[in-house]
Amino acid sequence: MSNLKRGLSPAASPSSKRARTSPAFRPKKIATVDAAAAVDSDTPLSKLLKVVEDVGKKSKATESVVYWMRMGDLRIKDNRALSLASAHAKKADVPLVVVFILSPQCYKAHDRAPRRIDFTLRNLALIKASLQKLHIPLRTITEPNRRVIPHQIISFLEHLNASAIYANIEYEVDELRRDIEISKAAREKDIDAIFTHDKCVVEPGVVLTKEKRAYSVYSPYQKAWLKTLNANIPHFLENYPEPHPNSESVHTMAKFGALFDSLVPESVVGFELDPADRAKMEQVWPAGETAANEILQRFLHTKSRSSQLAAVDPLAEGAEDSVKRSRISVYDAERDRADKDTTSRLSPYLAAGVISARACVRATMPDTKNTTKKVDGGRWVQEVAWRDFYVCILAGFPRVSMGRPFQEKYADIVWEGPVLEGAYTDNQQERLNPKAKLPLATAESHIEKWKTGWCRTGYPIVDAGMRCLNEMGWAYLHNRARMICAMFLVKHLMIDWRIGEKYFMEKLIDGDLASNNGGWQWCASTGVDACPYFRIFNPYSQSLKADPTGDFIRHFVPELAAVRGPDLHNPPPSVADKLGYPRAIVKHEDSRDRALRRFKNPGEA
Ligand SMILES: Cc1cc2nc3c(=O)[nH]c(=O)nc-3n(C[C@H](O)[C@H](O)[C@H](O)COP(=O)(O)OP(=O)(O)OC[C@H]3O[C@@H](n4cnc5c(N)ncnc54)[C@H](O)[C@@H]3O)c2cc1C
Repeated sequence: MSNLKRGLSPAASPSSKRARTSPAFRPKKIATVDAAAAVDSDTPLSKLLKVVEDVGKKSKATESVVYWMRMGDLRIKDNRALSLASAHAKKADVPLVVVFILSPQCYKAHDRAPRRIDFTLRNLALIKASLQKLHIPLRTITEPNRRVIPHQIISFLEHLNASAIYANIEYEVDELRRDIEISKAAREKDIDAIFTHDKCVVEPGVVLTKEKRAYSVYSPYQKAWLKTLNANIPHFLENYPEPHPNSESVHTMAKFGALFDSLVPESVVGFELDPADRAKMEQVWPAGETAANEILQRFLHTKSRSSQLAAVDPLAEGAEDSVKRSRISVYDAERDRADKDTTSRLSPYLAAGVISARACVRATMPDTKNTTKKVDGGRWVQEVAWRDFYVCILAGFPRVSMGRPFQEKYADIVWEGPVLEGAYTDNQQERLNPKAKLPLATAESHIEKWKTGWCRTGYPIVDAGMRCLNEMGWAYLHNRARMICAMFLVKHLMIDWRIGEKYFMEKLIDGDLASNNGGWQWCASTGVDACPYFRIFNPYSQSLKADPTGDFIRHFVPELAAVRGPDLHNPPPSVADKLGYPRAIVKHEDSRDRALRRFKNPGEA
């Protein structure tokens, strides 16, 4: 990246050269049972929290305080770590500096969608401009080798003679381990590394069972979550103040002035969008906190519209105000409809932290200052609680992010299709599907063809959903359609849920490991509080409920644009043949029998 060489550059990392020339980076995805159990028994989050227990007690002379912005907290308002860093800098009367590390390897390891990376960069550019007005520099660093990020950060802090670095916690295993390493290295240099919870309304580790474990069933979790929240609203829904401006003189200070020259790149190598797609994404998912807040306000105060079906401007004119028929007021009854904007469509903004989950809950309350008022726990707030729930699962049972099913008894289910060599440990690969083990290149091209097939299954609701994600669509999918597609892939086609999970992450603009893994494991019946394995929906009947007008299917499956009535959801072979639409690739009843057999007898085909 051109900006690597601009302005202040931390000392070159020892192995970054090696990383650039190393062979393709292929992180392994499935841990062994023992490795996963070991991580669950002493979680990286609890280790990090122990390491940082005694920070903030030093009084080192300082020239600056640093806030490390991450992919999940792209905002200035109500940002806990940023707010705390700013207060620290003000008290010490030193400049606040913001740093953002772009890591293509992390993006690859997490299967990030190019559209998600583009969304990140668009938001960062706006943040940089806003911080500039406060005389706060935002320095972006592109680091090709993720292993050296701790070294990069420490040398950056040393260069700025910073006494403290603040960041909001990322709950993924690799990121927690990285932060543990940074905490230890920072301590050796007498620098405080302060990691704060910010992603959830109620952070992991607070809502626990009687046995002091994370809940693995949603209903009791949600009740306890609401009770905990309502018992201390000022704490859980605190609106963290925006950062104080730096003194204007920071621009002329040798160490800091050059930081303002650091540019937010237009793209990250390997995650570029073509210009037309970028323009479309700019329109459909406008960047910035103002846009996020307006989208929230639309959801709270205006009616849903069938014109808002797909890749359109969420803030397009014509929204009609209504108290009784606003989207949130009728959310309980209408949220499963994929044929209009019945839900908030805030997930990309929540996943990227462009808006805080706290702000979303606060907005549902008439007056947060009046502590006698409670969060009502209506259906929409319960969905925000689902998001917290899955973060707690990831933090409390990190095995789920190591390619393991939450319910180990289903680890040996035989899935169909090719197995991507290098994505699994050897014994797991054998167990998944010994006959289908293919050389990497063949498997990858096979999987590519296979994925194309997922848009032509002959089940219109599935094809519409899968097309909604890809180039034709808008990198987003309505929750009910996500469930129908994921269930179809895992139960009807017996696709390994990990392959589906990866595919969604590679496409979604709201891709989030905790929610995506939770959603896939729920559909695959392998997860926490999952759908029972014998609940195998008929996609046709699901289609009638999710898309009663048929507009969703007609939009994404143009082959069927002229079809009306029930044929749209279940085209008879003669209709399909005439319109060039594929016949159903599997029979519901046959697939159902196969899935039941395999779930009853894990390990048998
Ligand atoms: C297979 C599968 C994969 C999924 N992958 C993701 C993902 O990568 N990222 C993601 O943010 N969500 C994911 N979800 C959850 C859900 O589909 C989306 O959050 C939702 O569709 C977003 O639309 P919205 O913002 O209009 O939601 P709304 O209905 O307006 O809900 C408000 C917010 O609550 C949260 N939420 C709602 N439903 C869920 C849920 N079931 N689980 C967790 N949080 C929820 C989201 O943050 C959402 O923005 C997945 C669900 C499934 C079934």
